[in-house]
Amino acid sequence: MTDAWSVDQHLDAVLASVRPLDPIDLPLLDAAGCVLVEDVLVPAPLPPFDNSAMDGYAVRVADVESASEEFPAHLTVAGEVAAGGAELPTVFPGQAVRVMTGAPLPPGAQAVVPVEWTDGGAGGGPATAMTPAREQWVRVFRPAAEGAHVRTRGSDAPAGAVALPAGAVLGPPQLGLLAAVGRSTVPVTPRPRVVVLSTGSELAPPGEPLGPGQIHDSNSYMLTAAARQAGADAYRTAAVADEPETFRAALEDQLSRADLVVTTGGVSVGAHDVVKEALRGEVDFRRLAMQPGKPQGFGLLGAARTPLFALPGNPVSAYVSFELFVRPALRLMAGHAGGALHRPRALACLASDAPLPSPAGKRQYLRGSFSPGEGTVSPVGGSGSHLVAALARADALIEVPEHVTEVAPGSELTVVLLG
Ligand SMILES: Nc1nc2c(c(=O)[nH]1)N[C@H]1C(S)=C(S)[C@@H](COP(=O)(O)OP(=O)(O)OC[C@H]3O[C@@H](n4cnc5c(N)ncnc54)[C@H](O)[C@@H]3O)O[C@H]1N2
Ligand code: MOO
Repeated sequence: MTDAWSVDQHLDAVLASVRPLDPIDLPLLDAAGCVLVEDVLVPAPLPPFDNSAMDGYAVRVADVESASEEFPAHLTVAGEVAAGGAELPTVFPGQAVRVMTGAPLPPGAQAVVPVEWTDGGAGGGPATAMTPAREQWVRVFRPAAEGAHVRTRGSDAPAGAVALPAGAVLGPPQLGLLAAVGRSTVPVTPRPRVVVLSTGSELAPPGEPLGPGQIHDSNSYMLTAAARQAGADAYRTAAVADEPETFRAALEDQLSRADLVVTTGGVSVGAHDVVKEALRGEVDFRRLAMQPGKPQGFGLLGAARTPLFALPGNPVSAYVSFELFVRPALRLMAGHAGGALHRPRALACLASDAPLPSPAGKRQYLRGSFSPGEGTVSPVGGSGSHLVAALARADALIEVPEHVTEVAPGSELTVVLLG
């Protein structure tokens, strides 16, 4: 039997075998979460024209320079501009023009006084809102400096500036910016399409009663959700029985619609290890120096060289394998790079009453509950790779290095933070 691969060797081999998907143009909302493949420039100044930041009056600075509540400036109201207004009355000396937030600044105006700094034309003290009908005159109680409450053309982004650089991840603010500069579609790396296929003659779908020896298929739900959380368009298929022909047919059926395939089960040394049997020669099956997640298969299938991960069937093994190997591969295919491929990590001190044993020569990933405030992590459940209930209570994986055989309470360890 060949030597076991380290976690890092396997991850490196996986990441060296996959590449970002070919870019496509997507409508903005379909591109949410995707990675931009080229710089997007600002085609015209943003905002495109000088406009008012307040509901109030566009004025000339000299007309209000000595205004106070005791000695207000009296201005004639020469017109109104609402947001979207195209006809702009000029503000001549001694005049004011009603302007609403977002309205283009009329010619002649140098500043905007908010309505609260005026009587709103009502003849009393400071107003609280603009009147619906246009008043003849307005009294202004305060001076305004040149440019006050005016958002100048190009003050957010000048024409020709890089709105977003290649590599930017398109979250809500980035999509908002693309829309603001007039883009309706954007070139991105698409979300990988993932098919998740569980194997096991013992598997029954959730919602159906269990027969003798049966268990519900949980892996395909867990991993499809994990793939979606990683940013993929992921679909699960019905679990297939431990028959190589059935498995092969189900796989062929799915391959054309997948950029990446994940299978679970059938990769160990049993008499019915269907995935191993059906894909021998096409997929590398290897043992990793890791617990859980020892048996792993990875290969590039068919003419399209579609990456296939054959993960172990034990639910915790499958999930840990997904987080450590499949997620980074999916993120790379989706155009992410560097640290964005991986889950965030932190250092934490082990909070536990007793020392934790760990297998010699294997990197162990225990399930844990991380307390960022205290900087501690507590083990959740034991090391058994069937402990799916404990997995559901965990929010971190506790990484115990290969050379460590016992972790004393208080020891500092790396934790992988799960989302
Ligand atoms: N003699 C040996 N036996 C085993 C070894 C070994 O080295 N020598 N390795 C063990 C380890 S470690 C793992 S992990 C498992 C991997 O087994 P398989 O990938 O072949 O998976 P199965 O045998 O099909 O299933 C294992 C376990 O998980 C349950 N399972 C499978 N699929 C699902 C699913 N979709 N949902 C929920 N649970 C599932 C299945 O019922 C089994 O209990 O092999 C060990 N054995
Ligand atoms: O390593 Mo298996 O992957 O623990 O249960």
